[in-house]
Amino acid sequence: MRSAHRVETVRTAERTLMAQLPDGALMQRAAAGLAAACAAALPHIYGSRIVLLTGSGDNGGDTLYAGARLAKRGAGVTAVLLNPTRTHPEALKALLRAGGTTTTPTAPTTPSLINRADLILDGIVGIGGKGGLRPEAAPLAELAAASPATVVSVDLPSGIEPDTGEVNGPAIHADLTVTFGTHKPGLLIDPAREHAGSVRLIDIGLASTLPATPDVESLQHADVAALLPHPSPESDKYRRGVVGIAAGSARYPGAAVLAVAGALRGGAGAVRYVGPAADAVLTRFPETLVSDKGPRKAGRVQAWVTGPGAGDDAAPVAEALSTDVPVLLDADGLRLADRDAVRARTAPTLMTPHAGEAAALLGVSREEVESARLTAVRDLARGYHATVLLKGSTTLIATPDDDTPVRVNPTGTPWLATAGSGDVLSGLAGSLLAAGLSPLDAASAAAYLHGLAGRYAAKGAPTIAQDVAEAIPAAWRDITA
Ligand SMILES: NC(=O)C1=CN([C@@H]2O[C@H](COP(=O)(O)OP(=O)(O)OC[C@H]3O[C@@H](n4cnc5c(N)ncnc54)[C@H](O)[C@@H]3O)[C@@H](O)[C@H]2O)[C@@H](O)CC1
Ligand SMILES: Nc1ncnc2c1ncn2[C@@H]1O[C@H](COP(=O)(O)OP(=O)(O)O)[C@@H](O)[C@H]1O
Ligand SMILES: [K+]
Repeated sequence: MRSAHRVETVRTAERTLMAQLPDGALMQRAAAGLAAACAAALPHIYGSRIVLLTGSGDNGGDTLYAGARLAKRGAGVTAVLLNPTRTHPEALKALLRAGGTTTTPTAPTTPSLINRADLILDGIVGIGGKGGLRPEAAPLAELAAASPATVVSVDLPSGIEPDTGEVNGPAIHADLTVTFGTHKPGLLIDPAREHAGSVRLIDIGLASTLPATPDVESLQHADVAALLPHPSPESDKYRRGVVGIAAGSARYPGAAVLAVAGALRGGAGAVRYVGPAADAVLTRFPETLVSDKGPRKAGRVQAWVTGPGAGDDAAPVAEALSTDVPVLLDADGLRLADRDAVRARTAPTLMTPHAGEAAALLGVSREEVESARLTAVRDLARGYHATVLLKGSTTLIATPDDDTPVRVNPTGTPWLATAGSGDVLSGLAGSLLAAGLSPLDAASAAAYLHGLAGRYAAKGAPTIAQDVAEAIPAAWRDITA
């Protein structure tokens, strides 16, 4: 499990830990880890040209101490001081003692210094930052972006919002971010995640004082393996779970086929289909149990998936919602569902909107959702009393309970942005719901498998939704191997 904590939580944990340690010990741990990561990013340290973009807080302090360590090993280190009179005094002394030099952002030589650097450390601002980079710092981000140097951000890319992943103005684009103690939510959530490059966590001993429950978490293979259902010797198809798919329409039969394709590979023992696309479903998947009744009368089902390709037919959506089993609402179903009916359900509901659908439900623009995903997913979960999986470049899953960490899916590929791949995901997640997983676990395991299957299907080239569904077993095998 990869965990991320909000700034306020990090600060409290740091205060507690600092009280147990000699002065400056934490900063030295951070600087040592940072210097080692920088050394690993360079072909050689001796003779390398390193530029430190240095703000006036402790983030600048970490950067100067790391610079001092690298200068002692023979690198040529220059600190560009954003605020020379308010720079961390001891860290600055350490750099100067090690042979480093300083300059200012407006010095005529600064652009060429940055352009000729091998490595740029971004120590402008860390968890103390709010809003995009200030006007005096913004030009440094532009110079760093234009330089061929490797850019390493200290703790986080300066200018991003650490708690939300929002980017409200100019911000550094890093190749590598070296973060301390715990991940910050913004390092995992787009658009900020995209600014962070690869992320390396340095242990500074903070785990001992951080709360056990993070604000945001990201499952890894072993976590997902522990969630996926395994048939026991006693299993039969009903015990493994039957997932019902009430989807598709005469106009969009393909959505039903693709949802069934995902569901058949999701671990349920059987897939039941109701709706106008039965012929198309059976032709492609003779394994499907087809019923000509609605969801309430179709036979035993442990979870319903409704909405993909539903068009304008609200009846099956309403009927599925009126059952007392978990319901996954996707695509047209999100629009057709009555909010009060969703809120009134006693069995769980899982909603799986993409940003456009989420925007319509929230009455905001798509851009607003994409720029503030964490807020959007939490607002929807609270507003509908449902678990919500918000799809897109960062897929997030939130429950209505604010104290449950939001999950960020770490797998996936932009090649998944292909028609019908969301239908595969809804079938897959519905199948896991039917197998007995909670909505949070079903959604996160499904997103994880789907993202991995997307990568396997694409292998760097365009793929189609059917291929994603077909790659699910390979992803499942790899996760559980
Ligand atoms: N507190 C601790 O125990 C530790 C803190 N560490 C470092 O300390 C950092 C936090 O230090 P601080 O609390 O001093 O805060 P920061 O250094 O993150 O930021 C504060 C400074 O940045 C300036 N600033 C704020 N917003 C800005 C913006 N949008 N554009 C440009 N400048 C801006 C402020 O004027 C202020 O001087 C962490 O990110 C981490 O790098 C590490 O040394 C590990 C230990
Ligand atoms: N830029 C992206 N990076 C990674 N995954 C993406 C990206 N864009 C979309 N996806 C994924 O692709 C799938 C598309 O689903 P959706 O938008 O519902 O498509 P459809 O309705 O055509 O099935 C989702 O799983 C989503 O998370
Ligand atoms: K930084």
